[in-house]
Amino acid sequence: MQTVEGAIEASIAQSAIIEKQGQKRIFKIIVIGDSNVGKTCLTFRFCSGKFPDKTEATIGVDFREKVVKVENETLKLQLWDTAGQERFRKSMIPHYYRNVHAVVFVYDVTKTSSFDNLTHWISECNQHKLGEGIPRILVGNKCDDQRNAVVPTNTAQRFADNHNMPLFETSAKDDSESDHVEAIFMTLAHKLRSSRPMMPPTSNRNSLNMSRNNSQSDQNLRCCF
Ligand SMILES: Nc1nc2c(ncn2[C@@H]2O[C@H](COP(=O)(O)OP(=O)(O)OP(=O)(O)O)[C@@H](O)[C@H]2O)c(=O)[nH]1
Ligand SMILES: [Mg+2]
Repeated sequence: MQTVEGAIEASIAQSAIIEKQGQKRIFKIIVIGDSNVGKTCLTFRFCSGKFPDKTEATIGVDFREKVVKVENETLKLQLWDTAGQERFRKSMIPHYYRNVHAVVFVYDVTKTSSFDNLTHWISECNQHKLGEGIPRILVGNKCDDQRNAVVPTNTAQRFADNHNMPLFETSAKDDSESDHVEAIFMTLAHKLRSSRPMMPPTSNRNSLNMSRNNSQSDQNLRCCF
């Protein structure tokens, strides 16, 4: 397995080429929330257009990338699919929040505790002093499971309003919601396009160990530690 350091160096080198050629700006988007809310499935749906056949708890972080076009500009969205389980994320937390350009908070509409815990996720985010202008959005996932839905939309909307975030309720699983998942991330891409330039300084990018995970697609990178 290639070391994380080797992979990040390759990634930095590649980014430098991109920067030199002036082809694309790169945006780092972190996806956070309780374990099992569907962060991996949502990012997989957006990047691959499918619901994954099976998922396991994320360890550390999985990287997914998608190149999108926004008003004639080609952007690269680098999604950091973080681990919800404390034991799988603890040592990674500083890496998650370094040079972040946008944050996606996810809860499960069928699990009240995942909604209640949003205050914890927001406070962790605030502790890392992200800039004021960093876009944040709230996503309620698993809307296909209406029978078990327990978080009312109006409660979630009030919470989102209080935290100055737009709320989206969707489903990573339901194929008919695929366009909606795409639209959610594209909304973010539009916001990011009009914000600051997006090349993380290399000095902050060299302490992570990454290796390419060939098991899913070559758009995916996994971080080991
Ligand atoms: N019904 C339904 N199930 C979903 C949906 N999205 C994910 N799931 C299921 O929820 C479980 C957890 O999904 P993951 O995407 O692995 O959850 P996660 O948030 O990445 O979890 P961690 O990696 O542990 O933080 C899996 O069994 C998925 O099949 C959805 O939209 N609807
Ligand atoms: Mg996951």
